[in-house]
Amino acid sequence: MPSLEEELFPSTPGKFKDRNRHFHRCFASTSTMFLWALFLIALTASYLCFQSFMDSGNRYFTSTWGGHHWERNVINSAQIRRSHGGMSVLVTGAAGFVGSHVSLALKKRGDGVVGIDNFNNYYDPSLKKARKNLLTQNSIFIVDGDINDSKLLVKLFDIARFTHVMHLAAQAGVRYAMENPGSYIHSNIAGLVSLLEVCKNSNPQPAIVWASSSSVYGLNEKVPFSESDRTDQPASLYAATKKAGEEITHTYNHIYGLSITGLRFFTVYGPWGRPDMAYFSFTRNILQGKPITVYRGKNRVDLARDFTYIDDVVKGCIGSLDTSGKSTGSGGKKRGPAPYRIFNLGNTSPVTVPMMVAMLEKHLKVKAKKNFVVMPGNGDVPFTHANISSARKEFGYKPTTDLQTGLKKFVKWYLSYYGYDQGKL
Ligand SMILES: O=C(O)[C@H]1O[C@H](OP(=O)(O)OP(=O)(O)OC[C@H]2O[C@@H](n3ccc(=O)[nH]c3=O)[C@H](O)[C@@H]2O)[C@H](O)[C@@H](O)[C@@H]1O
Repeated sequence: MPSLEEELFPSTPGKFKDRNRHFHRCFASTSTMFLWALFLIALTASYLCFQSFMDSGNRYFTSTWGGHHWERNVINSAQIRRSHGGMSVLVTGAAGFVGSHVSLALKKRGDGVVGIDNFNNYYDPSLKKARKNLLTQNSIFIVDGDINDSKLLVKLFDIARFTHVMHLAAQAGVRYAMENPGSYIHSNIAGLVSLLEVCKNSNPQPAIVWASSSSVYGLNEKVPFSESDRTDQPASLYAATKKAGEEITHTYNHIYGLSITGLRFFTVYGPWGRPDMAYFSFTRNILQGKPITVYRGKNRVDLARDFTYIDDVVKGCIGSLDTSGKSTGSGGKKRGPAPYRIFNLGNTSPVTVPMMVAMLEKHLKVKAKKNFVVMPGNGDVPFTHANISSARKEFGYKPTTDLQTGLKKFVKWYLSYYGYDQGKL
């Protein structure tokens, strides 16, 4: 019987020797290749490990939250300081326009307030920092973080037992949605779901009041807009994400027993406002002698908005929080039906954009250089007009500031904030 070796390598001894040498050479080169391969795999693995270490290390080192001092700040800020009916509120978007005003109003009456804001650069972050300073002076702590960071949210709910969430963090702006659609999905959809997930899991669950928008009425032509009107014709991605938010919050109310109130804001304006909005950018341009672009609808019809003053909206937000009713679930389990509400927070008296410009001219004592152009098809709607009877009935919402008065207050703030000599105007 031939041996295995002979079976493998039969024939003459000489040939066998040669083959044997060849076999050894082959084996040697195969094992060298094998060793090299092993070496390369080990090198790649250690590189990947190093990368992930650096990543987590970076996250750790650049993290702006966590630690004993940070936790103490959260706990202090969340503390209720009034004897009856106080609430502890997590305000998302607290360095934003509406968020900063609502936070101050809650703190003033003794409620606990913790803010969270990602300080993104959609508009001048220095204005957000200035609002934050104002809040800090009033003992309100703002966490620098994103609502998509679930770990951060879980941590916040771990250390402060929030009774309410005032959710105002969002990617705002109707026309910018065509430039940066992803940012609307990030904040208004993914961020909202991230927040709701943490809220539904927490124990006790907080009641949630959040900012929807008048833009959900889209191409609706029935006026004034009532909450029961159709909202299935959004004219912009912004509006579509707010409408999606209304459906998403409904799901969380239905499945998990979260108490939800959605507020449809109507073109909110006032001191500490948003520089991307027309009244604000018009003021800047008018003062700098630059032209402004005034959009017009078809057949030169003026566009109109139900401009709503910030103090009125703040009252609406607080009225909603006070009447929100409790969430019924805990730890992700529903225990019974919870309130699901939607309210218009408007002013009920629309004003055309040229009229708004005329008011600014009066307060600024400067004539605007107006360029009238046909409204581009980028998400705008021709007019908005709120029916507010539901909010009035539920929590006595009653706006008291007309546009003329509100813009006067805005201009006063603008001139002082940007250092204009008011005596010269
Ligand atoms: O009520 C709302 O739901 C929305 O109100 C505003 O949206 P918008 O009413 O479009 O407010 P502005 O951007 O300040 O525009 C006000 C009016 O000025 C007009 N406009 C705007 C910009 C411009 O350069 N020229 C101009 O004529 C617009 O067409 C609009 O009719 C906010 O920007 C949205 O975040 C908010 O959700």
